[in-house]
Amino acid sequence: MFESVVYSVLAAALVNAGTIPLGELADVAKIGTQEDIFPFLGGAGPYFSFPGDYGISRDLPEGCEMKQLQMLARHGERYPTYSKGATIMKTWYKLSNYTRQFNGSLSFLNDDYEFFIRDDDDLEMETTFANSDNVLNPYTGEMDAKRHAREFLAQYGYMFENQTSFPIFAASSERVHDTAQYFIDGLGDQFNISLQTVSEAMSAGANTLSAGNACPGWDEDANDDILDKYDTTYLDDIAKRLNKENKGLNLTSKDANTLFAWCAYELNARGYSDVCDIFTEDELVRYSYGQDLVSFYQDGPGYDMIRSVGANLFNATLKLLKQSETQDLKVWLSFTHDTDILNYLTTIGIIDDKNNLTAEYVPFMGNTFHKSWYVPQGARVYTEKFQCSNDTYVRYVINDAVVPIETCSTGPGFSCEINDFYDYAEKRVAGTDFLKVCNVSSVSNVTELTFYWDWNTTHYNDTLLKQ
Ligand SMILES: Cc1ncc(C[n+]2csc(CCOP(=O)(O)OP(=O)(O)O)c2C)c(N)n1
Repeated sequence: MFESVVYSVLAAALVNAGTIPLGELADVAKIGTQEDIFPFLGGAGPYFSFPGDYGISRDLPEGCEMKQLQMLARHGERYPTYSKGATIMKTWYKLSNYTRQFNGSLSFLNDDYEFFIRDDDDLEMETTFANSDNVLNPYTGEMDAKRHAREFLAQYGYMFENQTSFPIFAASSERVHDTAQYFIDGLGDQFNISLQTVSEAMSAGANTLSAGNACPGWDEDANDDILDKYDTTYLDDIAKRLNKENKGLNLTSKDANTLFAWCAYELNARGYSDVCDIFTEDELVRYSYGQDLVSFYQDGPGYDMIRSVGANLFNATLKLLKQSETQDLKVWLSFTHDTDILNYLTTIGIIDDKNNLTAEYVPFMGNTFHKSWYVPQGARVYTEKFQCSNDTYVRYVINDAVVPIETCSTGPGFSCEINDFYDYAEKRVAGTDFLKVCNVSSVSNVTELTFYWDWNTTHYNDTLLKQ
């Protein structure tokens, strides 16, 4: 409704100014038609709600009172990183130097196509109303964060009745900080919010929202023996198909792989992408599972050190839960990166770790882990602690869906009774050692996460990083 009003207002303004070329009108019709493919883009494309929603009500169960709410969110829709941007530009260079007419699914390149990265300064950054390729793009990171803030108020606004001054925590990556600021703007000016920018430099050690950045012990290639087994002939097939349709075009399977990222980031920047229409549905399934595999074995349960990395933040959230009666603040809001959220969910145990993903084939029945379902751009994980009569419970909400802990969900609203939860959590963190497995002491002497407790005296205001 809001969007359609915005569309008509903007469209009317532009028509009056006489500035809409016909091609742009055609583009407008495409916006919003590609949402079915967001789940197949490995979390690089725009936000969508968790598709594995079991139908459990989001409402606070009858007769209960919310005692504490925590949120860990990812920044919103963004442009590619420097390294991904360079890769996409290589493929664009090949295409833009092709001198003949394009045929088949690349034909859109004949029609005054404008490359979606218009300014290198946009790399690593959120997409915004100001830097978006299309003024009608509904998928900017800025819009996502502002909409999220309004939805958050609709869902949990009652938590702020006696708390209008509070901090919000953001890792010091510029896009993460900017998302937190857009979220704050979206909450409105009835609040007095201090944005605490917590360093995600390696030197931050344990006092960070991004433990992955302080983890020299992490090895990207640790599970390459498994990952290398995944069949990527679908990428060769895409390259062959495009080269056959366009004589003299020498796209490689690496270019084919890059086109999926191009599709995702162009959606974030423009609101639609003709590149997304290059792929068959089956190719999207194969790409998507490839992304699940990488994520599972680099930042999820498939890599044994990850439970320790995620424990840095999970232990802090447990401490906050235990202090809910003595802490003045009832709402704890934090923003960080996708990998850090995956590490955290892995330690919680809400991603299946009994069933290691196979790279031999796509295990349709055995795969509950879809990277994009957990960490799309703008991902948000809430921890709810609520009291019903004399008992207290905890449950998790991931991207708008209640996702119960498999072995502890007999409480109201499929929550976990608090003492059972603390027992469960103790088992999850048993044997973990973030400082040791990450070899943190080689880069920092900070051994404790303290920002949730000392923000009011320390005033975190770290230098923003484009990383
Ligand atoms: C445990 C761990 N340590 C280190 C890394 C290295 N690493 C790769 S990306 C990244 C930060 C997240 O960046 P990006 O993938 O751009 O996520 P986004 O900002 O889009 O959420 C880190 C720390 C990692 N992935 N996991």
